[in-house]
Amino acid sequence: MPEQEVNRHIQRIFSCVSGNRGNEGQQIEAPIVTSWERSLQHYGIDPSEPNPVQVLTAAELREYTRPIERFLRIAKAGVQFLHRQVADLGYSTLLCDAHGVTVDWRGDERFSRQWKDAGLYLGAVWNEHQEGTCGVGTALIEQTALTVHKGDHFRAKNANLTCSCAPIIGPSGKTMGLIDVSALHSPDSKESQHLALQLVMQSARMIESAYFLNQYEDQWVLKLNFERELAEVSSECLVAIDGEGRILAADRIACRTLGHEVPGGNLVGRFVREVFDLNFEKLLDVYSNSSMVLPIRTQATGLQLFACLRSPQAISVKPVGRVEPVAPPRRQVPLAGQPLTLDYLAGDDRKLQDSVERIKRVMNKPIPILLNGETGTGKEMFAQAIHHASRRADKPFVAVNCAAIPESLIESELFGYKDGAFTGARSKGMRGKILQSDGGTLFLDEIGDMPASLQPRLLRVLAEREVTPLGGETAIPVDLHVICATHRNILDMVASGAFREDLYYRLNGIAFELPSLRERSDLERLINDVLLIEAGNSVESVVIDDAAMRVMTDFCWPGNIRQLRNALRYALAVCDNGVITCADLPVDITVTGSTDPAAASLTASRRQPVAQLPEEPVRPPAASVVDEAVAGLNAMEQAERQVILEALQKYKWQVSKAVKEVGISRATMYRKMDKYAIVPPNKR
Ligand SMILES: Nc1ncnc2c1ncn2[C@@H]1O[C@H](COP(=O)(O)OP(=O)(O)OP(=O)(O)O)[C@@H](O)[C@H]1O
Repeated sequence: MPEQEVNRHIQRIFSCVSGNRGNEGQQIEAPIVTSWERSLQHYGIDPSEPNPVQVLTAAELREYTRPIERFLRIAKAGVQFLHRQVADLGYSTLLCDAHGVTVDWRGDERFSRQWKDAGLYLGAVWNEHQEGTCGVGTALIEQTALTVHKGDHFRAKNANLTCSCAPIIGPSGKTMGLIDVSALHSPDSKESQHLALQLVMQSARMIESAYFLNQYEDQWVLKLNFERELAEVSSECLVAIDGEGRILAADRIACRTLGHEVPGGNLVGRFVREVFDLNFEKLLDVYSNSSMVLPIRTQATGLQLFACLRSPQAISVKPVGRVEPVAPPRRQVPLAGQPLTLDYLAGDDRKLQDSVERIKRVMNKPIPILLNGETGTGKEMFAQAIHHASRRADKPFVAVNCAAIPESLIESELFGYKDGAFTGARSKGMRGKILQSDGGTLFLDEIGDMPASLQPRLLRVLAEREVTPLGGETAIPVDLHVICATHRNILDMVASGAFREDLYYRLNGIAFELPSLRERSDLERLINDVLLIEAGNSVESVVIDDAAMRVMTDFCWPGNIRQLRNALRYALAVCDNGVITCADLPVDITVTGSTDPAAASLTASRRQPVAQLPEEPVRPPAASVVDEAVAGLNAMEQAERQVILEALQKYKWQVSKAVKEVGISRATMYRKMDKYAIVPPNKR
């Protein structure tokens, strides 16, 4: 800059700071004037001093970058994004840390000498203490996005530059850094930089959001927008929520927009229900049933927003740059007979993993869980895994299959009966399944088969959390957590009147759909896992060859995991040398399921059915076990019949022992057997 211009520049600053702004001074923005005052009076910088900007050595720079590696990794994507947009316009793009040190830089390398001379380069330190008013330093002090254009700069040697900067604020409100675009030459008018500033602000916001999502990837994140149409693609503000529905963090815009909605202005530590017009369970519920955008309002002022919920770890900001491939750890599968864990059950199927994450968030809350899925998809396994993972793990898990118990017995099975409720009833009566599950988990399998006559009673138990056993008058309080399962479409049953709507809503606190094998994206992995379990985890000793694996991944598996497990049990038993081939698979799979040539060639030679290994018993349908002779008995009589029958079966039909168990005389026993059509096997 020629000396004359330098003098004019200095003159302008001095007269402005001394309060003598004149016409031109009126147009200088307030933050610039304040910064000039600081530069002159506070830091005592000489505006004519020509010293270049300090640039750190590589070793010094490393000291600055090491503690902020995560931020740098995430911000780098934002820097690249911004630079792509401005590179052709002659800008360089800088990422600075909270001290004004340039930790990342992009620019046209052909002009690197000029960039370096101007201090627009990696390692350059731009703070007000050293440089006086400058884009980076002033934006960091003022904590706002701004442009320092040409003569706004304090030092005359910087007065050719134009710098538009925006601070990047972390989830805790702390400044993490700043993003800047600077040019060596630009039009005189400051307005020419308006768009550059907007782009910089947008990029800063993008980095803030990416950092927030990364920081809280293990938590629920509520993404809010004022426009419904934009809610899915972008978020105005972000709120991280823990599994209890408590706000853990809110980003800068959320604090600004929602802070005044709560007393004291601090969102952190508040429950969702304190800020919005719905609670966390409702939010999860809506989220689990659809991925739609949810309209919500704030409690205090009724401000309308549109929310999307991101589940924990559903989205994580991918590290940018080279990432060393890491070999996946060998999967640990439970030993046969051991309870399967939720993480194991989630497998590698993204949808199931999301479901498991959501299950983990609600399993310790008084929210009934409904599991929906075809037969054999593992509903009971899931229910057990939820129980074992929950705070109730050391209390009983009690399963009731509503389809397998004769309708007339469900009542006493569930609710129990009081001692002396009927002649010969066991002296202590019987605690029904509901009371047996006190403090633990009650699993109602095939809930769709719950008789209509019992639905109101079950509803009452769920609502009032107390049970009155058959023949009893006093209600007994029960601490109940219910998980239900069904393969039916209960909503259809509600529509047809076969299932009570109010009971449906009581049971369906939150619903999870278990995918069929056909729908699982990790089928091959699952096949190997089930094989591992069946082979007692000795993975080295058995493998499935490619053709057999193709047959199995192509098969439609109507019986789902149960069928897969039986097929693998069979294959393990018949295979040679630890290799399962198509020839080792049960014939129903190779004949009906596959288009694979290896399997097809086999089918001709193996048309006759292959002897199957003992499989899990097929559950009898309810109708097949209901004895017509007892269909007319009332609930009490049904229960009495069951007690007598169980005692006789237990003692292999020795009446003398059974009567002691039941507590009735021999004569009464024969009378009851007659009345209840109980016939010993040797007399049938
Ligand atoms: N992920 C899994 N890995 C290995 N075995 C599994 C898995 N999930 C379920 N199983 C096994 O599959 C069989 C069927 O599981 P489960 O009884 O839980 O299914 P379900 O959906 O409740 O069936 P139904 O509707 O017929 O009652 C069981 O033997 C269970 O041990």
